[in-house]
Amino acid sequence: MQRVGTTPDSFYLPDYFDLRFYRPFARVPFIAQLAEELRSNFRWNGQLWNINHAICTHYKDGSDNIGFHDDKIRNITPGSPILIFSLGNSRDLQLKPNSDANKVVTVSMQSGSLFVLGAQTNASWKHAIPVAKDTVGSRISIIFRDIKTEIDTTKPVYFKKIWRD
Ligand SMILES: O=C(O)CCC(=O)C(=O)O
Ligand SMILES: [Fe+2]
Repeated sequence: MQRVGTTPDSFYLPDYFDLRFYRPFARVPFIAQLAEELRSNFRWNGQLWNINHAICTHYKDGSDNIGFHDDKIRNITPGSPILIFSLGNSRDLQLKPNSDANKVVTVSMQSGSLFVLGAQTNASWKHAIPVAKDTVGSRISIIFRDIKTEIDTTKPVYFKKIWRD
């Protein structure tokens, strides 16, 4: 335990968690729980998907954005959906078909929502989070995927406490 110079009710535990014993995916329990829920109950195209991967993105305000792109699929299970969970302030997701430069579909993604980006859509449309027109606070998205080259999710998640008082 390290004192930090305040009254002793505040202190710093530099190695409270030994992250070597976590699967990277399971380091944040909330994300692991969401993934477990999706893996167990979210059916798309008539089947469950092995949701085993998550990426968090923080948009600190309306100026943070991502331009039109398609998601790379080199490492994902063929045909699997990409699941975008939103938290915090709503932001627009724009989708644009590759075949028509003039068409744009806009979805306002609100906190707690899940946007399901199907494999076909990803192959034939691009998507973006444009700069927000109005002042807006922060948003976090968590994008879940079914990755082929996964770490073995049947192994237990170890939670080893190494701090001793
Ligand atoms: O944050 C989002 O909702 C989408 C971000 C995105 O498209 C990406 O990271 O590939
Ligand atoms: Fe994307």
